Amino acid sequence: GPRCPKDAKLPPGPKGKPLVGNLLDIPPYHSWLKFKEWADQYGPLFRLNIAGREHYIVSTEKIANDLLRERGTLYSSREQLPAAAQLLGDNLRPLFLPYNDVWRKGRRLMHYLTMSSAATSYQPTQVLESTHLLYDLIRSPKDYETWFERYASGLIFRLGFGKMVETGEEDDVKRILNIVHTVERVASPGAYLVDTFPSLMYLPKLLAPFKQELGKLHEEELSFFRRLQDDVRREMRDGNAPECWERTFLEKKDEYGLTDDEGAYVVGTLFEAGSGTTAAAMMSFVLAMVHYPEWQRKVQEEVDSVVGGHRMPDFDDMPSLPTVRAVVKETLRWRPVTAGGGPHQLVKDDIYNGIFLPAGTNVHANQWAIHRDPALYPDPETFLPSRWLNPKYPTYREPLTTYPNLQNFSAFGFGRRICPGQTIAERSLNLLVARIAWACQISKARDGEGKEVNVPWYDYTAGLNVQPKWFPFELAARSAERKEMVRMAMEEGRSEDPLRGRK
Ligand code: HEM
Repeated sequence: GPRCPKDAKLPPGPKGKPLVGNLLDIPPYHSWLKFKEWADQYGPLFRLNIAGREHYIVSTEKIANDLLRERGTLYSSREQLPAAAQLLGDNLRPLFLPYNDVWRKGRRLMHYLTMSSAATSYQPTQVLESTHLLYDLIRSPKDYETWFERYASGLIFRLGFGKMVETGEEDDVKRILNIVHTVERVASPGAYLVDTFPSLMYLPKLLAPFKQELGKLHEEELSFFRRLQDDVRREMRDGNAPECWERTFLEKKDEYGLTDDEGAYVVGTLFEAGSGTTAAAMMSFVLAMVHYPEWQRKVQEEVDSVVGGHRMPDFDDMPSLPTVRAVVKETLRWRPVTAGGGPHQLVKDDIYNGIFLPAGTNVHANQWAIHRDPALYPDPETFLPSRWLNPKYPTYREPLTTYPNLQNFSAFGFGRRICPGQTIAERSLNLLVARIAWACQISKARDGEGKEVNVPWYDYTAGLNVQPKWFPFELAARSAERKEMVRMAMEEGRSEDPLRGRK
């Protein structure tokens, strides 16, 4: 192990094997489940050594904040993994950048594009996309994955590039989602943890075909991002560029001190990080509604009593809809999208409560475990929005017009690397949940004999961001009248669409 100062000690952890350390004990996917078991055994800060590199796993919110937030100057870097950071990103992708100047400048731009006042100006776009989603969800519920993905990518395509996504099957959308999926696979906690042989990088290209493949993918992505940027540049020259992030970047480039490619990657990363995550959270929400019909009833009752049957819920209703917000927050607690957390790398030796953390340690705030800490979340396996609504629970907070909300919630990470998209994600999730509750009735699917079809509790995809694998359920409009209102709202939105007729 690393050399430890006399006044400190290394934390406990499962015993490793010579050279490989704990490498072979870590499952290649859903590693957070194993990490939770180890946390139960070794405590909330335990250590893994993976082929010589230090990984510390944090399993309480307090320790995560003490380190990643309170000591943010030390704990805000990312390890430069050969595949995920270098080959696939060529040191451009803000998500994987170390704590350096390019990251800092990109992060400033991201903040400008996503801060609360900006996010509020995106609300009409969210309303527009949400009616499109409702319409198709009612029309064809079994394609729910497509509709949630189209909502999320369609939203950011509009905001980022001033382009619209009609079907979700467009080449541009498919290309970018393909890249996202590869990045995710390569960077998934399992792959991340076993991406341990940087020496592969020094093999000649012929001996390492993977190097070529990832490099090619990066080139494809870069030329794609450049093309999206060029489109906006041309429109600006022609005087018909829509308001969008790419345009803001081009207008403020000098102020932010980013090159064109760095700027293209800032906008591109917002797209990549923002689409799959939002869609995944919505899929887990439906899963929760299938398993907890009483919560669907409660959220519908709240929406009906506040909004009534003659209009759809809107952003102005949110202060009066604490149950909606509690259901959203509880969904992210119960089934965190980034369940293993985004690893932060420590840049300098540190000591915390007598425990030594050497420079270079990767600190993983394991959301799966943090969200199951019984001191904070009694009865943690149960989907229980009451914990945000009832004073008898430790996470209750007043006033209910403001709380619960998602600001600085652990599901979005910690400290200086915390998700910059949380303002946008929060608005999307609140609006979609309120509107689905208003318009739709979700229930368990039934087989040919009328028996309820069983839906697994936790059958999730592998990767950095995870979503439930496709599951059956029934969904219908709550009334013919509401269905008709959804259709009319969609048509109205279409005819007033500011991007209508643009290519
Ligand atoms: C439910 C939806 C979402 C969840 C659960 C989520 C979660 C996360 C998490 C856990 C991180 C890592 C934080 C850390 O390292 O401590 C992250 C980073 C990030 N997220 Fe999100 N996110 C969501 C939506 C979005 C959206 C909508 C956007 C863009 C509009 C976005 C953009 C980003 C970016 C750019 C980063 C990298 C930040 C950095 O490394 O400095 N996310 N997100």
